[in-house]
Amino acid sequence: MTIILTPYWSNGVQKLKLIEPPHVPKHGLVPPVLDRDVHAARCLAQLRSKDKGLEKYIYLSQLKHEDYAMFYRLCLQNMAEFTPIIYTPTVGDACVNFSEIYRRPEGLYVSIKDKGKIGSVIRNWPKIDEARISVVTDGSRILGLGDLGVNGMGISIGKLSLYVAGAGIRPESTIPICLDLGTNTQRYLDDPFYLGLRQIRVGDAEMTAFMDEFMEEMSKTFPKLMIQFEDFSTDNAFKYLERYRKKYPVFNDDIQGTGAVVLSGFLNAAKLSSAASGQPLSSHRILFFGAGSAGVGVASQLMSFFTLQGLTEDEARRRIYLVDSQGLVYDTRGPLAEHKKYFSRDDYQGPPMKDLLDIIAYVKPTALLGLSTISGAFNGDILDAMAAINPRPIIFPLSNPVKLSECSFADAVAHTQGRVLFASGSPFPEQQFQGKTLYPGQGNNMYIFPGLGLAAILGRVSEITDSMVEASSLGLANSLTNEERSLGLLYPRIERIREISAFIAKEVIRAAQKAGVDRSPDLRGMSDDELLRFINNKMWTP
Ligand SMILES: O=C([O-])CC(=O)C(=O)O
Ligand SMILES: [Mg+2]
Repeated sequence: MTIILTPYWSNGVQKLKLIEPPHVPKHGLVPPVLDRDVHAARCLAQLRSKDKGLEKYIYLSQLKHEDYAMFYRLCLQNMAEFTPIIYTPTVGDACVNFSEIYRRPEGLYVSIKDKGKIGSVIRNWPKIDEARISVVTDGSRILGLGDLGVNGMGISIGKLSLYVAGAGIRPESTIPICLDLGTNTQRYLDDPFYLGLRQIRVGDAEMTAFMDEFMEEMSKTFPKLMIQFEDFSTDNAFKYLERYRKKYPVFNDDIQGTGAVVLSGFLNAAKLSSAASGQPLSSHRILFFGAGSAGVGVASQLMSFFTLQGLTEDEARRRIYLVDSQGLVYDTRGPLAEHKKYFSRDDYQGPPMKDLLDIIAYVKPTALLGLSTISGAFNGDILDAMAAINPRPIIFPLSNPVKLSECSFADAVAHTQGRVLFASGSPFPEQQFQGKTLYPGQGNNMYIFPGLGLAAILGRVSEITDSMVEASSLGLANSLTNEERSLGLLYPRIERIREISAFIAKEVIRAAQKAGVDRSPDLRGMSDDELLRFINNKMWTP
């Protein structure tokens, strides 16, 4: 049963009534002929009649609220059509416009004004015992769209819809959370519709004291809960992951989820690229354009691509080059942000190398990965340069949403004569090239987090280790069917998300058992087949 909270107003303040819908509608209160399958077709037709992404998003939010089983049933049957609406890219529009399109409360808001009594606020959540997974954002860096304040609630809601659809987590086990610590976006501070506090973001010390209280109260109130941190600004994403990851079951989707999904696609791309060039897998050189939380998170995860080929940690680190807004990142350039230091080059002395074409000529990368949120940064010249030095260049423009992608799939195909090995963060349409259909990969963390979260819940893990994240990545890379491989796909078809999530969850539970962080001893004695069956049986189906 879903939780229906119906708003009403009392003395100018919005209050909520908890309503459990009746199981059997009384005679006469529904139309004489209302067939469920026909109604599914009707809902789909209503959705398709809308021509704007945001209108479709609003329709589906309404449907989820009124008939969540229908919403998830349609979602699972039409994954490729639904995910760009309820998730990247349209969820980005929904967040930017959240205060305008707001209709009814969903999720939990905890604000800096609640400091000192956060426990009493989160205990207002109506289904405390059922809670298993929460996505928490502070709205400070939503996708590549910047500081959206409490409008960031839309991303927590969207990610959790994919947990339900993609991994069969029960809807009532999910808690979308947005922390309101202010916003530095003046447009929102001036907007009469904005739903958050009218104040700029609090300072570091105040935020950390707030976060410590929040995490402590969350773990006391919800002892079985796993937390996914989402879209915190770069420094805070690293800071709070490190601060809490040994203490509570938490992971950061932008650092670890993105890292894992890109490693997975890279494993499959590198094999195809090496087959064409005749060069060993260990000789790939990866150039990162963008060195924020996602960029460095992905770079760290890609280290294991090289260590899996037998390189030492230091050798692996040297296969990776970072480019930030100042150009190539190297030791003698000047002071560097902490998270960039590990990959900073000691074999380049300067002068500063700013131009991406110059950097490509110097590094001769086999792979170019974009996490810059600079739309069009991989222009025709850049793509030509990559095509000139690689039989099958690996080009991953990973910035979200679509409008911030470093290049389109169509451009990448055209400038590499169809030789590109491509994955983007947001969806692009397939392309026809010389009578062949070429398919873009979508290297989005939506392939990883549902299975990883499901494993954390079923394994009742005390923490989420690096080895569990790596297992999710290898699990995804190994989940392609022969048919998918023969089409040159780097990722499996999204329609198989449940099967993929179950497979990933099995691999992650095994990694948790190896690391000794699982607290479900029953699962230890199961064979792989039994474990997979157990996972499938636990999934909720609409
Ligand atoms: O939400 C997405 O599509 C991927 C993601 O985590 C981000 O871009 O921050
Ligand atoms: Mg994110």
